[in-house]
Amino acid sequence: MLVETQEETPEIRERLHRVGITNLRTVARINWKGRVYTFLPVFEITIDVPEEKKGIHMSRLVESITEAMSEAVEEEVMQAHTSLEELGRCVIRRLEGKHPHRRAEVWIKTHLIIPRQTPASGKTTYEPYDVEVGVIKNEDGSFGKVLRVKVIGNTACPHAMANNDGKTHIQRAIGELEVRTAFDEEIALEDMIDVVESSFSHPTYTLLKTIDENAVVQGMHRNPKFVEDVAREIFAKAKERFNGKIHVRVISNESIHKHDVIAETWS
Ligand SMILES: Nc1nc2c(ncn2[C@@H]2O[C@H](COP(=O)(O)OP(=O)(O)OP(=O)(O)O)[C@@H](O)[C@H]2O)c(=O)[nH]1
Ligand SMILES: [Fe+2]
Repeated sequence: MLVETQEETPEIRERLHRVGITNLRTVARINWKGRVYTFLPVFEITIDVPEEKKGIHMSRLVESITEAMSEAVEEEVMQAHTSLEELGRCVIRRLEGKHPHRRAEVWIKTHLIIPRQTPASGKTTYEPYDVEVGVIKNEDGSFGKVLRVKVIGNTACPHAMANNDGKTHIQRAIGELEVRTAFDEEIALEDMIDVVESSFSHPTYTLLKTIDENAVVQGMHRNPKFVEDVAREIFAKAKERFNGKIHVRVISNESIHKHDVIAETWS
């Protein structure tokens, strides 16, 4: 007979808001607008623990993920989930039948690989973007979601350019955009990525032929930006396009310093 230690009363009776599994790597298939993508996401799944319970039954959280995955991995059940957030809610729905809780969260971190065209030669290039989707079940049973994208672009410094006959320092910059919104609000991660990528001095590319590299170098010099300019542009575009609480953070890996510069804002 197994001892259910988790059901005992703990010495210190404190409610815990988030207890569960993190850094769980798995596979998921998403049928996004009719195209099936296979992801290798990292999951975090948590529930709250009441003050009178020593612990939670961790394996049940893992079972909720593995059972939701099996819906979309075995070939015969091709009902792949239609979005990462819908997959997250499906995991929580499964958990509801397995483990009592009042509040639950599922966070899915993965990469989106989006085909793009190089700027001059027009060749196809596959660009990686970090994305994260959080699905939150509130105590009243309502669902919210958090969408996050991280994009690598670049900045050409306008200040150095103005003071050095057009010469300047140029660096990679990372733009992060987060939108916190109602679960049913339709927001595509690709659209969030486009908002960030279009706000740099120029996008970056995996594949660049010489004529493409020339186009990027000329484009950057035509479009010098402070880290503040990039953050403001992302924020203005995101407020315009997405309904929710917006958070923007841009880090520029300055090529003239051993440190970075940052600009951040939120609604
Ligand atoms: N709450 C808690 N569980 C832990 C901790 N460390 C390990 N465990 C987990 O304890 C789990 C086994 O307990 P349960 O999940 O309840 O497994 P079980 O009792 O066989 O399954 P159920 O019948 O569904 O309860 C293992 O999966 C471990 O990961 C911890 O610090 N806290
Ligand atoms: Fe158990």
